[in-house]
Amino acid sequence: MANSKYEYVKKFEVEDKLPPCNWVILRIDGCHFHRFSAVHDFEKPNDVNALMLMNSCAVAMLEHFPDIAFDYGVSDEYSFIWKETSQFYQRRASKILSLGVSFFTSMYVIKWRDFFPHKELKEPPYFDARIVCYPRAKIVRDYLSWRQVDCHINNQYNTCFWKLVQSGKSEKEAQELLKGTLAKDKNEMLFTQFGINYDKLPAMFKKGSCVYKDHVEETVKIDEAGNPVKRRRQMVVVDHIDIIGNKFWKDHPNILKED
Ligand SMILES: Nc1nc2c(ncn2[C@@H]2O[C@H](COP(=O)(O)OP(=O)(O)OP(=O)(O)O)[C@@H](O)[C@H]2O)c(=O)[nH]1
Ligand SMILES: [Mg+2]
Repeated sequence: MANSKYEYVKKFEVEDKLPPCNWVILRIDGCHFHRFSAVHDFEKPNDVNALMLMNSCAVAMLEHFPDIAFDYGVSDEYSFIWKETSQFYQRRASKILSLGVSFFTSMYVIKWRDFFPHKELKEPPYFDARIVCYPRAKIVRDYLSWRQVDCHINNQYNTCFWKLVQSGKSEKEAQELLKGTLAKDKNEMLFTQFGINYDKLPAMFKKGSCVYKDHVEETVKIDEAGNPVKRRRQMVVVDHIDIIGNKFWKDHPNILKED
C-alpha cells in the first residue's frame, strides 16, 4: 500500500552498499561442524566425500552467480571472490551474503545423497558467512595464500593428531605430544612412527580446493583423415594446486584481472 501511515518504518533500514571497485570476498564456514562431522561419522581427519560435496556446492555457486571469479575451500569453509566490477544487487552486502550462503546450504542438502548415498542426513547443515572487501587483486591473492597456509598447518597437525589417537594415545596425550612441535618435527613423526610421507598425501588435503573457469581443449570428433578435431571450451574446473606465490596467477592472468 503506497504512502500509508506505516511507510515511515522503511526509514529505519540501513544502507549496506559495498564500496565500488573492491573485490568482494564472501566466506562461509560450517556451523558446529565438529559435531556435524562426528554425527555423520566423517573420516578423520579428512573425509573425501565430505570435501567433494563442498566442492560440488562451490561449482554450483560459480555456475549460478556469474560475478564470482574464483572459489577456494578447505575443511568446512569456502571463500567466494566476487569481481570488483560486480553490480549484483547494487553491491548490497546483505543480498550477496544471504543469497550466497543460502544457495550454498540448499545445494549441500540437495547434493548430500550424491556423495553419501548410504548415509542419512541427520542434522540440518548450516553455515555462517561474512564479507570482506579488498581494493587490490594483490590483497586478494594474499588473502587466498593466508587460507592455504592455514589449510596446510591444520592438515599437518590433524594428520599427526589422528594417527597418534589411532595408535592408542588418548586425545589429551596426542595434544601434549604435539605441543610446541614445528612442521619438520611433525613430518618426521609421520615418517618414522607411521611410515607416512606427508608430501605424498592427496593434494586436496594439503592444499585445499580451487574452483574457477578455465579454457580446456577437448576432442570433438575425428576427421576423415583420422585426426582429432579439437575445440577450446570454457569449463568450470576443480583443482588442488598452489595458489601461494605468483605461478598460478601468472598462468591464469584473467581470473583476478583488474579493470
Ligand atoms: N572428521 C572430519 N571432520 C571434519 C572434516 N572437515 C571438517 N571437519 C570438522 O569441522 C571442524 C571445522 O573447524 P571449525 O569451523 O573451527 O569448527 P566448528 O565446529 O565448525 O565451529 P564453528 O565454525 O565455530 O561453528 C573441524 O575441526 C573438524 O572437527 C573432515 O573431512 N573430517
Ligand atoms: Mg566451522
